[in-house]
Amino acid sequence: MEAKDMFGNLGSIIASLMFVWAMFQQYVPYQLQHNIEKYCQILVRFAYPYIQIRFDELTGDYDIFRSEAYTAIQTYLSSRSSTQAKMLKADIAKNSQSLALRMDDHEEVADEFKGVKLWWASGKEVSNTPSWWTPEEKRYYRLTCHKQHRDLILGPYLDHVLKEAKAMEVRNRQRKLYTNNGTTWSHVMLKHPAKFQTLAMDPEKKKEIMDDLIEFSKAEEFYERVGRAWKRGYLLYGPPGTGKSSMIAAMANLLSYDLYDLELTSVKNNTDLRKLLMEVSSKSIIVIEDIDCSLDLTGQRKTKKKKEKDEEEEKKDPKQKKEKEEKETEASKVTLSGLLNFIDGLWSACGGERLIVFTTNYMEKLDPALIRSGRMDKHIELSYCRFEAFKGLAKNYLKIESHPLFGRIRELLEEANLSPADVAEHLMPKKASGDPTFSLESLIKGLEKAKEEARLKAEEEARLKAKEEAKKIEQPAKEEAKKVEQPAKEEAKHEDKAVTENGEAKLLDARATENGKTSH
Ligand SMILES: Nc1ncnc2c1ncn2[C@@H]1O[C@H](COP(=O)(O)OP(=O)(O)OP(=O)(O)O)[C@@H](O)[C@H]1O
Repeated sequence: MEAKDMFGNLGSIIASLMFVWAMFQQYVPYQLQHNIEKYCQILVRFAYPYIQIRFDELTGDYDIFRSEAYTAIQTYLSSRSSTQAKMLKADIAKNSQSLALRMDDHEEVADEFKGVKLWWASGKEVSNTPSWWTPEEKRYYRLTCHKQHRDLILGPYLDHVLKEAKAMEVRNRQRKLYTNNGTTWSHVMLKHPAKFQTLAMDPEKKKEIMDDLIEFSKAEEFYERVGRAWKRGYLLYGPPGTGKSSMIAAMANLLSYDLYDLELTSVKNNTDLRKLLMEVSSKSIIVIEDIDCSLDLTGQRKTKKKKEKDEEEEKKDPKQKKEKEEKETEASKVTLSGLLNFIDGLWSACGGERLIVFTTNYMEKLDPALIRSGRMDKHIELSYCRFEAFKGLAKNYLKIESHPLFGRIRELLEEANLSPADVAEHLMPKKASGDPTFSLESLIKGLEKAKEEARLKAEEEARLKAKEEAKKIEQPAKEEAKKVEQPAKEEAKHEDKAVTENGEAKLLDARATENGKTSH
């Protein structure tokens, strides 16, 4: 049959159907029409092997709220839409950094879950009763799947859609850096470029930390099972410029967490500290930098000596003692117990997954209660730059993995203590940029200088120590000599006195004799 004849036949069939439909509508009574339609639908539904679920964009009694389920499905379908749908809609994403794509109305995309195929279609209908508070067009998504998979789709699949959408939102969201002014948090967008890949440190240690973080972020079920709050404490310690702050930014970038930089000195008391904690969202890192300087936390626990001294002072002058105490309380408003409560009290369990990170340059200054396991679970030492860390910096800064000067640098790095920040400074692009030799020579000079300074310092320290030792030896000898000298002096003094007294008595006798002679 030719195409021309085929179209001719199709045309006459359609014309006949339309004629029958027009007759049906015109001559069949309305009630009967309605019943026929109803039973036809039931018949079709009975024979139709699929189920459909519709998710409307607007919900609520007056259709004024945007449905969370609709938004989640839109997010979930965005990646599938971009690869499957023919008609797409594009808009700027919430983070204003990328384009968000979604399928246009009346498009369909397929999905698969545990081997079961299903289809999502987007649609819209025009409202019959438009009002000023509802839009004229109402959008929806329709999910279609086979009847036999009803339980799988209504349960695990829809859970999976919501979870995946949430995870996608977290991945795509613009992360924030919060800081507190008293009891309120304010934020800016977090745009720190530090990543674990750019962090110069021992590769094995780096991997261990990254694995630990990733494991933590996936361990919701574990924490639930063992009955622990889903949080983990990290203590980063080491000299200045060794990358403590950079590591915190890298942690936030790795896990896509928000950062809460807590300024303890501006918190009035423990109640305010708790209030701040309650406002921290899930998937976040709470940071207290330089914890040893933030507060006199060690001073909160009195040592035995201090206690005795305080009691003595109180006996002497109770009023002055009280004034002194008041002053101390004013200066260190948040107490150690308040901070411990902040880390692992009941309140700390509210709000979901969180990391708490402390940094310090002086680990030994911290109260052991603050850093015990369970509070600070992982202690990470960031130290001076050694050769493995240097190689990472050279790769990042100079794009080289080997160089004839590496041998000398390796030797010097074992002998001199230079922080990664100092090493990086030598590797920064300079006038002679493009020539790594220039930067490496500059580093060698820096290392030699540091080595020389360390040598001089060690010598000076040794000299002072020797002086101190000599003093220690001299002191008892002097005291001993003093002990021997003292009685001898006393004796001499005594003798002198006796001689003088004897002389004076003789003189008096002579005068008396003289006087006697004269009177006669
Ligand atoms: N391990 C490192 N890897 C790469 N860069 C580093 C490293 N350590 C320091 N730097 C560089 O040095 C600069 C200062 O580092 P950072 O502020 O992270 O050090 P810090 O240990 O937090 O110092 P401080 O104790 O003084 O706060 C950063 O800009 C970073 O680029």
